[in-house]
Amino acid sequence: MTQTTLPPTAPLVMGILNVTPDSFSDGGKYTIKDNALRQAEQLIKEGAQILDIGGESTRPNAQPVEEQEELARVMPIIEAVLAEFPILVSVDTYKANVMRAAIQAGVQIINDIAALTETDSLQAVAESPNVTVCLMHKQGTPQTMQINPTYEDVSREVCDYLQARAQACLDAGIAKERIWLDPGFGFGKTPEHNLQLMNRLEQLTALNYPVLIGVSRKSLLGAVLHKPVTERLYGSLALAVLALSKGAKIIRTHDVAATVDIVKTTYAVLQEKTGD
Ligand SMILES: Nc1nc2[nH]c(S[C@@H](C(=O)O)c3ccccc3)nc2c(=O)[nH]1
Repeated sequence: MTQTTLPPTAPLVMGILNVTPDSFSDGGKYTIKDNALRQAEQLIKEGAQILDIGGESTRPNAQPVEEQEELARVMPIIEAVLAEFPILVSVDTYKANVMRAAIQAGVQIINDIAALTETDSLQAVAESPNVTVCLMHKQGTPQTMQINPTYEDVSREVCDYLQARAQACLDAGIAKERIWLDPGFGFGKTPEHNLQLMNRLEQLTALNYPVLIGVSRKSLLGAVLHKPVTERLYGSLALAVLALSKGAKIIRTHDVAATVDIVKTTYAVLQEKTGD
């Protein structure tokens, strides 16, 4: 099993593979699994270094999915992708037993929007000798988080929360090299909170863990650009460049090919080398 410690070089691009009924509704032409594998192949061809596979939408007001249903959605795809492609796989879940099954199948990364606060999830990751975990900040749940998000100082509070969650992992025997942090753009934040989090991202990268950011096509861009989800690529890339310039190391995105190019370009400038 490969240890997913970050190379001391270029940031990574994490392609999003949502395996939810509404994400592959092509009128039933192909099965969800066929469509998901076709999408996985496309994201890999575009240059993704990680595929983030999720079976439950965590958008605001998304409905929770039962554990067995989530397993039925994600496990066949996780197993097929790991068997077929030489790529790192993360599972986007907050459920301990989904984590255990995914780790058993060979995923290298757990992407947990709940930062291992749900029942038994910290133990599920601590049981593994080398799986990496991304700890994300959210305020409330997808059903409640956008009702009235409130902070004294959102950047300080997000950093303090993530530092405490990282410490809980260290105390459970999870090595520092296995821990990534993520401010959770759009998870219980107003547009202004998101802008402040981005503008002060150095506060989070200063904690000296790899920082993952997920801003792709999010409502922050809707608030700034007044454009629909399908027209937020340029805004998503602008935020990714900003995050990279502030030290972010993993970019979670729907638009892999474009993001690969801005990662390469931004990194070349930061390193003052073309990268050849
Ligand atoms: N680590 C990590 N995992 C994630 N999963 C998602 S779901 C996302 C969507 O793309 O639907 C979404 C869109 C809009 C609001 C909430 C969630 N966002 C992240 C993130 O920002 N960080």
